[in-house]
Amino acid sequence: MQKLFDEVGSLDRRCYDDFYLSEDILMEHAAEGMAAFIREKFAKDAKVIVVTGSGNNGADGIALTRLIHGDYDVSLLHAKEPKSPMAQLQQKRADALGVPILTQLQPCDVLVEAIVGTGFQGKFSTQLTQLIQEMNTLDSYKIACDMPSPNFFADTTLTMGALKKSLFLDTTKEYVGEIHVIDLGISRKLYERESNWYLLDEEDLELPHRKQKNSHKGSYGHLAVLSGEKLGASVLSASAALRFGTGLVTLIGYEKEQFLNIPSALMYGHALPQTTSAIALGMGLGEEFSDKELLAFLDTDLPLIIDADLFYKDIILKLLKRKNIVLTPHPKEFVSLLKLTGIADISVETLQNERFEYAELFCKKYPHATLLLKGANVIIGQNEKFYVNPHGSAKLAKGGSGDVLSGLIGALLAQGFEALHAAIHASLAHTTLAKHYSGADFSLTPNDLIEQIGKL
Ligand SMILES: NC(=O)C1=CN([C@@H]2O[C@H](COP(=O)(O)OP(=O)(O)OC[C@H]3O[C@@H](n4cnc5c(N)ncnc54)[C@H](O)[C@@H]3O)[C@@H](O)[C@H]2O)[C@H](O)CC1
Ligand SMILES: [K+]
Repeated sequence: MQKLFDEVGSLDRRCYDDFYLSEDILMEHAAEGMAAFIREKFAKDAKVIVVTGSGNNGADGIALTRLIHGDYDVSLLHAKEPKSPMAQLQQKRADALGVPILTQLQPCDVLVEAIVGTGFQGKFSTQLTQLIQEMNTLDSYKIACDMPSPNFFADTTLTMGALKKSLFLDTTKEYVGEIHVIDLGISRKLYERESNWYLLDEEDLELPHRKQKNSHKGSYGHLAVLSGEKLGASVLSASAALRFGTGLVTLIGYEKEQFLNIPSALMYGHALPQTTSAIALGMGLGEEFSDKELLAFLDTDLPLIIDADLFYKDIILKLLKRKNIVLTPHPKEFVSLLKLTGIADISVETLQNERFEYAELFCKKYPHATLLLKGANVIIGQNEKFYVNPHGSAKLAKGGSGDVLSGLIGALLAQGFEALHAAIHASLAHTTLAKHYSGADFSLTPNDLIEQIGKL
């Protein structure tokens, strides 16, 4: 698990004020980190172009040219003239060493984008937008310094000091490529401060392995899945739960006929079994149950995983104050939930640009609930603790993937995982399943995901 930060300016200032470091020292390490990456990955004499802006992001880039000039065929291209004091100082140093300056892009092996970083504001001019477009067309290995400038597609982002949350918005996933953190003259552990936002690593996954020798099917929980108009959704969820270790899984519904063709390992019934240890509902629910019937089913303090259709029903408001409840909305469902709860009336686009902020607002109002906000980078939050799972891929963008995720969460709830941990480890399992799927990226189906569970 790695920490995420809204900003790192305060971390820099602490380096200056408390550790007697200087902006020049931090910048030298920033540039040296980029140089080390290039030295490791590219043979000497590779052609490198560093495109720089007017501020300290540009200064990082100019310092980089100084460090590799002489070993690499490196040139500078000023997208904007150096303006900040550090940029001008770095340029003076680069000039003294004779770093070549280009007036236009050329083919190259490595292209470093150091136009803007954390100081970007507003919008790029047409000229800069066109330059970025031209940079994207070059057949080069593309490195973003600290963070990509708008619309620059990086193969790797070398970010300074610590991970910024802005690198993990859904809207940036297309651009950042692989992200590496560069230390700035002290260990990252000492550079970073406390944070309530964390990035989940794949190694953090905990699986419901069975360690107890003397056990029986009742030892591993009993998940009840309320089945609605679209039975397939709850069957996917139930099948995933069974595969993910739940001892017993029962589909709950009225019409006996609809259950005649369900997988034989799944049970069905009209009422919650006595041994139920968690309930999953919402997937394909439709109007199968009246609110009164739903509330009767939910008149327990059992852990709940709530998905899909429930986010459009007022009844959700009665459930939000409960403990051990996991909500798994996708952006459109979360917009509905924000409106139902009176938190905000926003568009999906607004949410997608401010996912962190709205996740925090929701969890502040409902501190007992665990939110799993679906997306390219999943956000999981409970009260004041937040986690980002960046390991998902477009393979999962298919109907039924969410039903499988609900089953994975329900399985861990039924087996006694606390809601936040159930959401974290089910989400990591979900993205790991997709990653390990060996078929074509467009071919993954929910049943493939369920099949993959056995190989975790
Ligand atoms: N701990 C760290 O993260 C460190 C980061 N470093 C580098 O410093 C930059 C931040 O530098 P700063 O000067 O504050 O801002 P930028 O260079 O990112 O950009 C501001 C610069 O760009 C111009 N600008 C802003 N918006 C626009 C726009 N829409 N169009 C055109 N130009 C724009 C503005 O005029 C300024 O001149 C950080 O990203 C790191 O790369 C340190 O080097 C080490 C510590
Ligand atoms: K940049």
